[in-house]
Amino acid sequence: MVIMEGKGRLDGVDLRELVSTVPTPFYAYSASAIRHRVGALQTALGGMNARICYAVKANGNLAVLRLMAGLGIGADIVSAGEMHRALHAGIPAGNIVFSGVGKTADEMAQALAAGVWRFNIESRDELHTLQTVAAEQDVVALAAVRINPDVDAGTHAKISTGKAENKFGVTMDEARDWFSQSDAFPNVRLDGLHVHIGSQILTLQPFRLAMQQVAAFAAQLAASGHPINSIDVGGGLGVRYRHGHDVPVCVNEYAAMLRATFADFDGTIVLEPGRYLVAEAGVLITRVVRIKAGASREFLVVDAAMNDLQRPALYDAWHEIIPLHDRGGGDVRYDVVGPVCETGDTFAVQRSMPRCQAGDLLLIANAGAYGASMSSNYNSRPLTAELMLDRGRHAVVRRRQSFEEMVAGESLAAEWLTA
Ligand SMILES: Cc1ncc(COP(=O)(O)O)c(C=O)c1O
Ligand SMILES: N[C@@H](CCCC[NH3+])C(=O)O
Repeated sequence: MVIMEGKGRLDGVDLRELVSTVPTPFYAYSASAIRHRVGALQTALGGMNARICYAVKANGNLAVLRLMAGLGIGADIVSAGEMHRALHAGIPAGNIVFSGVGKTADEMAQALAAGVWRFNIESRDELHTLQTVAAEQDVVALAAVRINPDVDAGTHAKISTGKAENKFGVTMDEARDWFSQSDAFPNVRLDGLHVHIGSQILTLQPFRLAMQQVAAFAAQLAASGHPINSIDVGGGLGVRYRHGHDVPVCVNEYAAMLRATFADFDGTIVLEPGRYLVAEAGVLITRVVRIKAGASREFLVVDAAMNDLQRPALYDAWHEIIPLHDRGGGDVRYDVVGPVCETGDTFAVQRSMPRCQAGDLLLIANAGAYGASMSSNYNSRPLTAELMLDRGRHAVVRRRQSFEEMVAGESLAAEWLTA
């Protein structure tokens, strides 16, 4: 990644120096790396009528969102909570799209009142609910239908979203019905299509297959009197987690594919990238607590755990692990594990890496997307700190949660619970 300047430095900051003031584990994000990715995508899309709405779920840290806002990037949200974050960070409501199968009437009402740009609708029931909520506020909601193109994105089953058996989107037949019945929804202007077939996609072909279906469908709808003003092509661009293994799609080729596929479409193309913009900009810094010689393995027990970074436990995801101390000597094989009481709390199995000792710092790479945003208090571990680094400067943009904050909002039910 562009911003790793030798071992232990990220965006001009020596990560080893940070640990004197910030307790491990912590996340650090490179602002330069995020800018670089945003710039690459904007350049690739040059000349197109396109809007980038960053998928907040990838990393909803306020400083990350603030950076996006400053770069003119909008937000793709899936909850009222994400909307709150995006607005708080300065992303204008008019640049926010609301996706997700489970939007509640209350969330829709909040989003409409805030003035979000568009809703991506995934079921007939949701369409009815949006109609009701918009009528109550006496407004017309702009909406796109999320199409499920039944395309295999070739990614992990748990993050594949465009197959018929997945919960997302509707068939084109169903969508056609909605458009033909649009008079029944006077407070919803159905003028968009949406498609998102999955995440960490490493080949262009599934994207192309999905987009071609949607482009053809948009043309059919327009010909039958239902003009389409926006096509939201979702996110999904994969990144290189493992050198020599993952070969990401080139962003220029992706943009060229969009340009070619939508050559006859004169509305707005919306993109919802998450991982592509932030994954490689983030690292998780952790310290070796001890080395444990097991019966058949050597375990590197670190102070980060699956509650901080779930991806390896959830998807068997590979993250590069780089010791920040050079102790010389050859490589050894470790299972890198956290302190949580589950065998799945494992960051790497039989990973060949330089010999470490207790107290050493490790960098877990490419942790900027779906890292902190998926963390939890499991095993009553406080949420980690998050730092933003930028050309030699750093700021703690979320401090580590205190124990008091962790139990805030819980009650001992002392008045009525008796022993
Ligand atoms: C609707 C929608 N848009 C965008 C994204 C962002 O995906 P990615 O981080 O793979 O770009 C997701 C997550 O997969 C999603 O569900
Ligand atoms: N959480 C997943 C990505 C999910 C994408 C959201 N639709 C990951 O860490 O890879």
